[in-house]
Amino acid sequence: MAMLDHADTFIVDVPTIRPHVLAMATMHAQTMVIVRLVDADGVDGVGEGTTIGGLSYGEESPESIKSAIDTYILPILRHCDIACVAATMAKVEKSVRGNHFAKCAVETALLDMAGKRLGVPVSELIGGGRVRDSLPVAWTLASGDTARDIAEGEEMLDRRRHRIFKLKIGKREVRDDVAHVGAICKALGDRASVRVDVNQNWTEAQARIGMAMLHDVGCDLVEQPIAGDAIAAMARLSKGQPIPLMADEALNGPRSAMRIASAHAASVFALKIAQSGGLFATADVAAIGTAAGIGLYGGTMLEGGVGTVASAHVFATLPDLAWGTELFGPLLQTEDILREPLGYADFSLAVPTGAGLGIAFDEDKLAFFRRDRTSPILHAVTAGA
Ligand SMILES: O=C(O)C[C@H]1C=CC(=O)O1
Ligand SMILES: [Mn+2]
Repeated sequence: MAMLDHADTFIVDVPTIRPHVLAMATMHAQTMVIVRLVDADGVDGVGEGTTIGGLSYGEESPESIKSAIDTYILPILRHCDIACVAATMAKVEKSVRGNHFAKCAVETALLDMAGKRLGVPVSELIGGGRVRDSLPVAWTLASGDTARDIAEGEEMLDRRRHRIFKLKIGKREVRDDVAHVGAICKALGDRASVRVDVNQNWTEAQARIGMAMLHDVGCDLVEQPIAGDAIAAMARLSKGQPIPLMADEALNGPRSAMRIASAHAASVFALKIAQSGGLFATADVAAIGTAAGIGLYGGTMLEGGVGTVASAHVFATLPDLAWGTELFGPLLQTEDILREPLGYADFSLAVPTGAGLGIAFDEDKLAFFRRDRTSPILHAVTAGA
C-alpha cells in the first residue's frame, strides 16, 4: 500500500544544439514537463510529458499537459493505492479522456516508484520483462542544409554513435526534398540506413510520386507522409509502393493500432510512449503490430532523459525491433538534466539497470532550467523561436 504524499509538476526549457527543422516547426529549444511524485514512505518517482513545437505537432501543449496533471490527474491519485500502477491508471482513464502525454508522464512516475519499491528496473514491470540491454539508436539530420547534414552524418558514423539517419522533409517541393535525400544517400552509401519523416505534410498525390522517387534514390522508409487520420489513403499508398510506410501521428494507442493494422495502412509502427498514452499502452500497440506482421520502431517525441529512459524500458521488452529506435532526444539538448548522462556507444543506447527508471536528476541544472525559477530561455520559447 502506498499513498501519495506530495507532487511537483514543472516545465523545463533546454536549448537545442542546433536548429531542428521539421515540416511544422523549427525548434531552438525543447520543452519538457516533469512530474515528481513522493509517497508517504518517501519513495519518489519521476515522469516526463514532452511534445514538439508547442501545439504544432499534437493536441497537447506543455502548458496543457501540466494543467491536466495538476488539475485532474493528481486529485484522483490522492484516493488510490499508487503501488498498484495499472489499477491507478485505470481509475485515471475513467475520469480523464485523451490527454495521453499527461497520462504517460504520471504512469512513468508511478512505474519509477513501483520499480524502486520492488528493487527492479521498470522494464521488468512491462509485458514479459526485458529481453535486451541495449537498443540501436538513429539520429535525425534536420539542420535545414544538405551539406551540413552530410557532415553531421559523417561525424556520427566516425564517432560510432549512429548509422541510422532520419531526414525531416515535407517543407519544400517534393523534387527538392528528394534531391536532398538522394544527396545524403549517395554520400553515406551503404554505411548507413537513410529514412525520411514527412510529418503529414504531403497530399496523397504528392506521396505517391514522392515515395516512388525516394525509393529510387536509396531511401529505406517513409514515415507518416500524409495526414494521420487518412487511414484509407495510407492503405492505398502502402499497397502500391515498394518502400515501406511507417505510421507515426496516426498511432494514438491500441485502438488506432488495431484500425491501422486491419486496414493494412502501414507496414511499420513508430512506437511512442506519450502518443500511445503510457508504457503499458505502448506495449499493447507493439503486440498488435507484431501479431499483424507489422515491423516495430522505437520512436521519440524528442524527450529528455526521463522520457527517453522510460521509452527504452518498454522497447527493451520487445523481441522484434526490426527498425531499431531513435532515442537520441537528450543528445539534441545542450545540457543533460540527468546526474549521469545516458550511455550512448557503438551505435546504441544502454538501457539502465538500476531500480525503477534507474536515473537521477542533476538538481542544480534542473533548478536552473525550470521555467518557474530562473529559466534563461523562457523568452526565446514564448517568442515562438
Ligand atoms: O517523429 C517525429 O515526428 C518527431 C521526432 C522524432 C525524431 C525527430 O527528429 O523528431
Ligand atoms: Mn514522426
